[in-house]
Amino acid sequence: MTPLLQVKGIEKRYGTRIGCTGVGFDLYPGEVMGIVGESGSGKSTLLNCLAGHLEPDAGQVIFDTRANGPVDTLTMSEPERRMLGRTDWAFVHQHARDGLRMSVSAGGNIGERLMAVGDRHYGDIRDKAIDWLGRVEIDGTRVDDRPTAFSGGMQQRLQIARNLVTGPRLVFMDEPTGGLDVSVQARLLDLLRGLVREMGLSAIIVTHDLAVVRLLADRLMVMKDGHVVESGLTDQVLDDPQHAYTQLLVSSVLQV
Ligand SMILES: Nc1ncnc2c1ncn2[C@@H]1O[C@H](COP(=O)(O)OP(=O)(O)OP(=O)(O)O)[C@@H](O)[C@H]1O
Repeated sequence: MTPLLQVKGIEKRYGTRIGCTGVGFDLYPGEVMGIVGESGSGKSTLLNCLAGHLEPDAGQVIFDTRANGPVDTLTMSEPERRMLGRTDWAFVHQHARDGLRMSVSAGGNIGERLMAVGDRHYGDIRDKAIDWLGRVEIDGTRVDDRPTAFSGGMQQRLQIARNLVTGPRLVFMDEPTGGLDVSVQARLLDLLRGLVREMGLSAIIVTHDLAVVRLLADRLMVMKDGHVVESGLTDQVLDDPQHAYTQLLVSSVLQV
């Protein structure tokens, strides 16, 4: 099977400081990869390099495109990459407001993604938006409300609906449950797990919360000082960590 994503030798420096270096892995269709590590370990830098938000200094991010098979996304033209970002890729930000248009209704937020991929029929778009609100447990009667009228958890669920409505094949998530109350986090995690399974999504999830990867990720990479220090199947890494840093992380000695 061709990997959906092949990441090779990614390196990003900020001046002399290492953001991340020497990162490589394959992600297969339907697989969820978790990236964990303490603050400053390079998780966000790596995710942003993979998603095309940051230009790495070295490496390749090869995506198995529908039209042309595996293509290095870093050498794609800007319009090609933008199209990928609207169709097969999605990005769920930690703060919903970074991924939503706060002045546009909930339905508009979802509909906008549909229109970007060519949907034109107002009735269909509205129906799909209401359907997706339901799938993320937001009452359809709220379709005309703006996200500003939603709670933090609802905003995050709306952001997820907006991202998934176009049926992406790869979803990048940056601390998707960060900054929410613990009870809200648990519900969101459950919802995410259901959607990932149901849609057979491939995802790369950055988090400092081991409970999130335990529940969502098939595989795990542990980062420290910009390097991947350990990787493997999630249960294996968490139940039998080999690297001293992972052992600390798992025993919660580290404040992550
Ligand atoms: N814009 C920037 N300019 C300079 N250095 C940066 C910048 N962004 C990140 N860094 C540095 O790169 C390293 C990795 O940071 P990064 O934000 O990727 O870590 P992280 O694991 O995502 O942390 P957090 O969990 O706190 O978001 C750190 O040493 C950080 O100080």
